[in-house]
Amino acid sequence: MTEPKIQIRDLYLRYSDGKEALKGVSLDIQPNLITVAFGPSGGGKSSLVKVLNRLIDLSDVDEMRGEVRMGDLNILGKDTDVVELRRRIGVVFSRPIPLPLTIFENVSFGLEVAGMRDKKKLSERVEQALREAVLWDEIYDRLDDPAASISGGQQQRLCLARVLALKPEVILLDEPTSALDPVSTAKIEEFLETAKKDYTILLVPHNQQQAARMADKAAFFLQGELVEYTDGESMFINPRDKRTQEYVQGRFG
Ligand SMILES: Nc1ncnc2c1ncn2[C@@H]1O[C@H](COP(=O)(O)OP(=O)(O)OP(=O)(O)O)[C@@H](O)[C@H]1O
Repeated sequence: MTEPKIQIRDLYLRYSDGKEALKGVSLDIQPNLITVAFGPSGGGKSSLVKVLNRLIDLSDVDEMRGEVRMGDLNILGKDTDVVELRRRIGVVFSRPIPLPLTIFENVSFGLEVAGMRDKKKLSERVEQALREAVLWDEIYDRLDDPAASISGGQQQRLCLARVLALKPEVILLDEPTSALDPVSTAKIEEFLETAKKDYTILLVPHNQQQAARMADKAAFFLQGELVEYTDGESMFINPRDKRTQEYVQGRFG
C-alpha cells in the first residue's frame, strides 16, 4: 500500500455562527491520484480545502480539533509555517483572481517573494509553469500584457501556473471550472490527468459529471459528514450507502 500523502483523523470544525462544517472526518489522500470531494452544497468540501492549507485561519472558527498530517508535518500545529505550508499545498479557487500585473509577473511574483532573483531562472520557471498549465501556446508572445487582458479561462490557467511555479506537492482545486466555458474546462481536466503523476490532487468538482470523469478516488460529503470514500468507479456505479445512492442517482441536490 502506498503511504497516504495527507492523513486526516477525526477532523471537527465549527464556525463562530454555530455551523458544524466538518463532523469528525477521517480520510487518507493518496499521492498521484485525483481525489474528488463531492456532495450537495454546505457539505463541508470548501471548509476541508481551507483547513488543508490553513486558509481557515482567516475565518471565524469556534472550534477545530482532530489531526491533519502531511508526512511529519502537523498541518494544524500552532508553530506550523503557514507560508511554507501554502507553497507545498497550493490552491486554485473557482474564480480566477490574477494580480494586477503582467502575465509573466503573475507567475514570477511568488518566486521573487521566495527569493529567486536570477532573470534566466525566473524565465525558465515561468515558461515551465505556463506549459504545465496548458497555457503557454496561447500567450507566449504576450507575456508582458496585463493579466486582465486574457480570457477568464486563460486567467484560471494563469492562477494554476502561479501555484505550479512554486513546485507544490499537493494541489487543491475548489470548483476550478465552475466559471469556465467547455473548452477551458477541458484544458483544466487535461492538465489534471497529466499532472497526477507528479502531484497529489484534491478536486471539488463543479458537477457530478466532472466528478465521475475525474475521480480515481471519491469522497461523498453530506452536511459535514464523510458518508462514503471509495474508488471513483465504485462510487458512481455501485455506491454502498443509501444516501450516496440517492445523491448519485439525482434524487436530491
Ligand atoms: N466562513 C464561514 N462562517 C460561517 N459558516 C460557514 C463559513 N463557511 C462555510 N460555512 C458553513 O459551513 C457549512 C459547510 O460549508 P462549505 O462551504 O464548507 O460546504 P461546501 O460543501 O463547500 O458547499 P458549497 O458546495 O456550497 O461550496 C455550511 O453550513 C456553511 O454555511
